[in-house]
Amino acid sequence: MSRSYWHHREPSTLRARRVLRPAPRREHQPRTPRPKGDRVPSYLVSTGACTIRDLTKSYGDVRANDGVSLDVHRGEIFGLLGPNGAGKSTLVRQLTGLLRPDSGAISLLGHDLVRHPERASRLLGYLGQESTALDELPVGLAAETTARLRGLSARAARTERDAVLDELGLTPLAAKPLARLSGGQRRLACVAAALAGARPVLVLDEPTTGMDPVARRAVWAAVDRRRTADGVTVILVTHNVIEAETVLDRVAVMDAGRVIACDTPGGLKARIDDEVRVELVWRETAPVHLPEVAALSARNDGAENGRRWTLRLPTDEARAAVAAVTGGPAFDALDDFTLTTPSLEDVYMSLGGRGEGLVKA
Ligand SMILES: Nc1ncnc2c1ncn2[C@@H]1O[C@H](COP(=O)(O)OP(=O)(O)OP(=O)(O)O)[C@@H](O)[C@H]1O
Repeated sequence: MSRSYWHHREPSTLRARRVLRPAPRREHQPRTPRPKGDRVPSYLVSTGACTIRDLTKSYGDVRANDGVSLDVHRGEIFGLLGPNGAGKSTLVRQLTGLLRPDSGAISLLGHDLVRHPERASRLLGYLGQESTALDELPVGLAAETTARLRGLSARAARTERDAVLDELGLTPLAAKPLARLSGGQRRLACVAAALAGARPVLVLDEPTTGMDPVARRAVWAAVDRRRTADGVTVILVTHNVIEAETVLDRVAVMDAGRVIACDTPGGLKARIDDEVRVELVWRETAPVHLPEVAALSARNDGAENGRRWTLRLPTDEARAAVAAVTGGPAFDALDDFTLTTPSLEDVYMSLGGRGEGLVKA
């Protein structure tokens, strides 16, 4: 038998002292439970929060995850960005122990989650895409119950409930069942429940879907506070490139079940920093009978007969394109144009992504 931390017997004097004077409770600190029993394979031993190697999951012919490998560092906000169907939720469902991989390895804070998926619930707080389980509960009780389930005393859970509701601006809705809230309010209440009770890792699958800007800002501030104050690691699924650029420390770009790039948002954008995005909005259809417009048509990411054209061009070509459409007869057909520096969506496109489903709002 291995001499693990948990199997080590305490000297009897130490045990007696603890009975007389219990150790102070540290319920608000995210704790890192130690691995029990089996050791993780040596290739998964890492000082990071989460190590994923060659993860594969298929549904029939669909390879939802196709050899995914990632390293998430402790205390970072790590994002999974990709369009609908890229495999992001499949990946986090395996990470949360809800779905068994076909092959591959996952280590979370030193625990082998493929062999012991049941340990995930002790290590992380998870907000899935659908949270109907809480629908009948009032907002306050949903947060309090989650905190209790995560081991807080009744009193500490009530304190935690009040704090998280206040933090997210939900106090006036505390007594309302989730089923009677608007979509954005319900999502916010689910975030409150996911944050209640400390966990060293948070896995949030599109947490801000349907929320207004005020609620979104409250969520990001609450997440960032936990990272900064408690060193919580956050794994965040999004297909919103603007949120990804403003919130994430590092991001894995996913497409068709694979990770096609992983870096900081700035590092990813630097790969294409000689490019500029040109958006042309035509009054009706584009005047492709004009040679200067026809020449640009081949570089358009959108439909030729659509009103909105998007072109990703080297800086000098972008300048020439704008001069061509604003300096000649094409100008009469032009409603608007913009020149912008590249976004993560441009990175995604330049990496060969299919460009469907990324959100820019
Ligand atoms: N339970 C399932 N049964 C069959 N196919 C599934 C199932 N879950 C996911 N898939 C398929 O696996 C692929 C990846 O789906 P997944 O939900 O992981 O993508 P996603 O990146 O999270 O998309 P979204 O942004 O829409 O949530 C898709 O082609 C999807 O249709």
